[in-house]
Amino acid sequence: MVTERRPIRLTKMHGLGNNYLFLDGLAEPVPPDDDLPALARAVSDRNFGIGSDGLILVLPPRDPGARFRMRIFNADGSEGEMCGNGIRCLARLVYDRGYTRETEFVVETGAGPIRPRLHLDGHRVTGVTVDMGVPRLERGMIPMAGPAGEQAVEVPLEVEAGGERSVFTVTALSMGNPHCVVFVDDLEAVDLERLGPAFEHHPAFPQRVNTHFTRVLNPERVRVRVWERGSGPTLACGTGACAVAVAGALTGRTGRRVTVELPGGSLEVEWAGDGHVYMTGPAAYIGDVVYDPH
Ligand SMILES: N[C@@H](CCC[C@H](N)C(=O)O)C(=O)O
Repeated sequence: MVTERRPIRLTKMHGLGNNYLFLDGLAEPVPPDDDLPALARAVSDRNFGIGSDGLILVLPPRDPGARFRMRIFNADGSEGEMCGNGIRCLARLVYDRGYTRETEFVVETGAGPIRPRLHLDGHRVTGVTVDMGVPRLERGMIPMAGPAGEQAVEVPLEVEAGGERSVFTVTALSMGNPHCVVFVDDLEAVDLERLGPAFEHHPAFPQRVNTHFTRVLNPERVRVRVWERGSGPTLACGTGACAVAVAGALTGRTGRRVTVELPGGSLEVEWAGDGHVYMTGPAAYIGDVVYDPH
């Protein structure tokens, strides 16, 4: 139930078609916390709202080391810890609005401090590289343990979908938010609408999960179809692309530098020697809108 009745000014942006409505909390009033899940559901609705994969709030930081704070709500109103495509858009938005002249700054997120770096052509932002931090092999998800208790990089997962049980080999890891990577030979054969929800709500993932069906094209290039927690099929997932790159490298299928092809376009991802994952991609405007359902 949205109790906030004032018109709300929003900016719609996308990273490779993964589209979000941004509420600029540095310039606009921010509705009370309790209203945010319902507001996200309402504005994200493609028929009765504006339509988006979710709502992102740009806020002043609480952490003195950060310049901005980001909160991301999925289309179903659930809050995610991080959004890779969203943070590139946020970085472009705060720069274009003159909130900073820095081209590199820290954004506080639910996944900790994240550092975007803008690429400029004059004053125009042409792309953003984000230090996405250090991946973790488990986080309240499947214990990634092998038969002798050693750290495993892949484990079997039995999934029931549409009355059918199948066993998938998966890598579950956290980029601050939870991901499950499934390597497949035939990406087109994946029934995303059936399998996506079955993975998302699998008991192995108490926080639910973002799932990435991935085909390795060669050690430097993979192709992915995404099912996002709380938003369903999307054209791209930035944190997911990072998870895929890490899973590819850990399982020896790829090198540490990969081009991740998604339905909406490609991201460049590197799992660097410092242990951090760096993601590079675009951030684009769609338009401004006033949400005013009266
Ligand atoms: N699309 C995003 C991820 C958004 C949050 C995700 N659905 C979750 O709940 O963890 C990205 O680009 O990373």
